[in-house]
Amino acid sequence: MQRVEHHASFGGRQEVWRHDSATLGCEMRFGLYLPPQALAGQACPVVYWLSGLTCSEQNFITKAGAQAHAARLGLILVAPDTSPRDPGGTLGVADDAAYDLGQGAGFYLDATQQPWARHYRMESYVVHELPALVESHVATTGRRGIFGHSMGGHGALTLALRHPGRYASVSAFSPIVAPARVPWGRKAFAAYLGEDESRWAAHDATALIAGAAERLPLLVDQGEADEFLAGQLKPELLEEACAAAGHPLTLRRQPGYDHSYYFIASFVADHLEHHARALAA
Ligand SMILES: N[C@@H](CCC(=O)N[C@@H](CSC=O)C(=O)NCC(=O)O)C(=O)O
Repeated sequence: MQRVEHHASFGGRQEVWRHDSATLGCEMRFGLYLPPQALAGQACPVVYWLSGLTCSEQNFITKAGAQAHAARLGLILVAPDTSPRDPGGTLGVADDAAYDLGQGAGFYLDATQQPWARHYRMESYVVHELPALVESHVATTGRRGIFGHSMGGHGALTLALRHPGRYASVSAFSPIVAPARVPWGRKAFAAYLGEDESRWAAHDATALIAGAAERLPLLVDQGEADEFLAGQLKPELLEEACAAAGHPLTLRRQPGYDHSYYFIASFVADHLEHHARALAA
């Protein structure tokens, strides 16, 4: 593990690390924000951010403006890349010319189909390998939260629902709440999990809610001027699933906001406060 960037930020430090991932079989990078409390040696909770399609570890750390709030709340932030990578083309990491499949579009699951199955194991990476790495490197309280945007919002919701006890808080911006029912998710699931749709429900938040083993309160923000709202995001499906299951959901429809990081930056303080409250408990 090697630090490749470090920048003083709000009394803490924004870092970027590279490491060889055994899970993914390639080099990976992740952003690590250490608040002032962590730099002073205090154990802090960790909140994981999962980015959306086309993103790397850079989008969140350079655009969301989260560091000021993490510094105030004493939260460590970890922002991984969105898929395995193979910039040199020597590792055999599969890819696709489209922006919504392959590198930059890992969908936070472990692929079972060829040519994806060897390297596309983002669920195992985010849930197990990355936290083990972070927690061996920085003093943490052992409590974790997870949030994300769009494809990463899908990742945050499904990983929290699929791994009860692993996360103490969860939230999402403009998540793909029902990937098995919208074009982005159907394309990715067909490629990564195969054409048998009965295997898809295990990675679809709206399908997972009914049988959830714990009822972690969900905070979801959704822009009403989001260009992907009607075609890909469909927050009403999460609302229906949560109502049917009695799962606590705060869904905030924000007039005028689009799908961009301007939207995320506008409400990231509320999300980090949601996580800080749960992670302190
Ligand atoms: N066609 C667009 C789609 C890419 C896009 O909008 N990506 C979003 C996430 S969408 C769902 O996961 C994003 O976060 N982009 C990066 C950013 O910094 O805004 C395209 O290819 O541009």
